[in-house]
Amino acid sequence: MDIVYIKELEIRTVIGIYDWEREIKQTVSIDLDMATDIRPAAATEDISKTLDYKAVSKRLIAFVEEAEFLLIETMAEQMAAIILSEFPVGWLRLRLGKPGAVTGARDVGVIIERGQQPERLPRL
Ligand SMILES: Nc1nc2c(c(=O)[nH]1)N=C([C@H](O)[C@@H](O)CO)CN2
Repeated sequence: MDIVYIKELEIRTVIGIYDWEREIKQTVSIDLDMATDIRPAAATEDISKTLDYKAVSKRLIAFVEEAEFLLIETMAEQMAAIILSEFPVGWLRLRLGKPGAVTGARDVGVIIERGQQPERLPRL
């Protein structure tokens, strides 16, 4: 299985359950591991034959900047659904953090895995 990844993508958005959180924008931080086959692109150096991490990042930025979720769970689930339905990704692991949300903790958040992980074939 090959992975295309995005690390510590930071986006400002309205997120949170408390009244004061509905009035401001906070930063969420995203790590994403996406299973895809990189071999066709490696053989041809053709960006159209792989998963374009810039295109994924731009799509997530556009979605999250406009969103106003209460829970990070909902945001994570919807981001995963977008990636799996709009990009050539069969499986993903998504970490969605809300740094600074808890005093004393550098970061808090959720990690989800969605989709079908490709089978690892035994080496002969
Ligand atoms: N599992 C979660 N716990 C909490 C969330 C959340 O989205 N998922 N949100 C909050 C508050 O919005 C908090 O971030 C404010 O500091 C609390 N717990």
